[in-house]
Amino acid sequence: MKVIKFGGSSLATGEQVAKAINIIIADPERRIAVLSAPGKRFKGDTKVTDLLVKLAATVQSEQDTAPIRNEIIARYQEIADYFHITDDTVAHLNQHLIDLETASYPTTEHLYAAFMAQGENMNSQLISHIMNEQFAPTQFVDPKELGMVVAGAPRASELVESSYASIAKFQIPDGKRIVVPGFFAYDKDGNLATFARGGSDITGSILARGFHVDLYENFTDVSAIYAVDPHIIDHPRAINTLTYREMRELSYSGFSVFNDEAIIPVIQGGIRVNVKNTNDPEARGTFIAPTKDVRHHHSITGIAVNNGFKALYLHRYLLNKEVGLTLKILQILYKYNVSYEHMPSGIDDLTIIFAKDQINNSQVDAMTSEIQEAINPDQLEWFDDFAILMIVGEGLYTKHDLISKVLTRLADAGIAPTMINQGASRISTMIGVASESAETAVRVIYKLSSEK
Ligand SMILES: Nc1ncnc2c1ncn2[C@@H]1O[C@H](COP(=O)(O)OP(=O)(O)O)[C@@H](O)[C@H]1O
Ligand SMILES: N[C@@H](CC(=O)OP(=O)(O)O)C(=O)O
Repeated sequence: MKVIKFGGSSLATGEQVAKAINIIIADPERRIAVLSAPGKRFKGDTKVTDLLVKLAATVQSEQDTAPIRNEIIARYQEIADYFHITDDTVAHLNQHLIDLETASYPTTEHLYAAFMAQGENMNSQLISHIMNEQFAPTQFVDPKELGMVVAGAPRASELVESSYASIAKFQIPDGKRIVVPGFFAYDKDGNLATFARGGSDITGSILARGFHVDLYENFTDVSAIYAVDPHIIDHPRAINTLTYREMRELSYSGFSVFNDEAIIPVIQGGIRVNVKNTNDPEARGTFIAPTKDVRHHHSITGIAVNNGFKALYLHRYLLNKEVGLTLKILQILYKYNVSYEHMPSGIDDLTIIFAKDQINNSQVDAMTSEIQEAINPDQLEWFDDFAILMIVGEGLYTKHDLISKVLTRLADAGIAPTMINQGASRISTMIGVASESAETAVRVIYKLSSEK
C-alpha cells in the first residue's frame, strides 16, 4: 500500500486535478491520497491558503468578508466546472466558510488556523466527491476520524505520538480509496490546528508511518530534487537518491520541495519517499531513503541557501570564561518567547542566528537593551540580511580538503563568509554570508561540486 500526496501546484486547476486523479487510479496500491489546497495557477497568482489568511484577517477586523470569500470559492468552482459538477457541493463549501465566520475561537491564532485549514479541507471534499462520482470508489476521511491529535501552537502544531496507534487501527473500506486533507488536524479540545506552512507533506509522512505503507509518493511540479534550487541554476544536476538526514538538512536550509519536519515520521517508520512530477509521472523522480540504501556519486549531494535570517553578534573579551553567560542570554530570549536557530561562538565572540519570521522589531529592541545591560558587551551588532548556505553530503567528512577548496573559490569570487560551522553535523557545512552574495556563492560551490 502507498500514500500519495499532491502539493498545491498539482491541484491548482481542473486540468491539474484530472492529472492527479489519473495518477491515483493508475495504481491499485495508491489507497491513501493526501491533498493540499489549490496552489498558484501561474506566476504571480495567490495560493488559496494565502487567500484564507486574508479572509481570517477580514473576519478578525470585522470587515466585509464577501469579496475575499467569493474569490476563494471561485477557485473551487473552477475545478468543479472542469468536471461538470452541477450539484450543490460548492454551495456547501461556501456555507461552511460562512459558518466559520460566526464561530467562536479560543484565540486569534486558533481563528487563523481554522480558516487556513479550509484550503485542504474543501479541496479534499470536492476532489473525493469528483473521484467517487466519476472515477473510482473513494471516501473523504477527516483527520479526526483517523485519531490525529495535535498539540502546540495552533499554526505550527505537532502530532501527539499516540495518534500513530489510532491511525494504524483505522480500517480502509475494502475496494475503496481514502482522501485525507493535508496540513491540519485537531487539538485535544477539538480545535482546528495546522502544521507549519508547507505542512501537507507532514500529513503524508504521518499517514505513511501510521499505516506502515511500503512507499510515500510525493507529487509536485518538478521531475526530481536537484542539487541546487532550479530558481538559482538552470537545469541543475538531479539527485537520484538522497538520505533522510541529507534531505532534512537541505529542506531546513531552503529546498522547499519537501518540508523539513516531514522527514521525521518517515525516518521513524523507515519508509522510503519518492518525490515525483504530476506533469511527468513516468519520470523516476528522487528517492529519499535510509543511509544504507544510498550510493554516493558526488561528495556534495546538494547546496541549499536560505535568506531568511538575522544575526546578533556579540563581542566581549573573556566571554568564554564567564560561567552562566549563555544562560543569561537564553533567559532573555525565553522571556521574549524567541527561539534561535544557531549559536556559533569563539573565545571572545558569540553570534546568535534567528529566523526572521520568528522575531519582530519590538522583540529585537527589547532584547538588545536587556542583553546590553546583562552582558555589557564591547560590541553588539545586528545583521539584518543574513543568509546561510548549507553544503550537504554523506561523503563530506571524508573529503578533508573540501572546506579549503570552498573557501578559496568563495574568496576568488570576492565573498567573505561571516560564519562557518563545520562538525556539528558530520554531513553538512554551514556558511553564513551576506544575503546579496548568497546566490553567487551557491553557483560557485555548485561548479566546484560538479568537477571530477
Ligand atoms: N533543490 C530543489 N529541487 C527541486 N525543486 C526545488 C528545489 N529547491 C526548491 N525547489 C522548489 O520547490 C518547488 C516544489 O515545492 P512546492 O512549490 O512546495 O510544491 P507543491 O505545491 O507540490 O507542494 C519547485 O517548483 C521548486 O521551485
Ligand atoms: N496549503 C498549505 C500546506 C501545503 O503543504 O501546501 P503545498 O503543498 O502547496 O506546499 C500551505 O500553503 O502552506
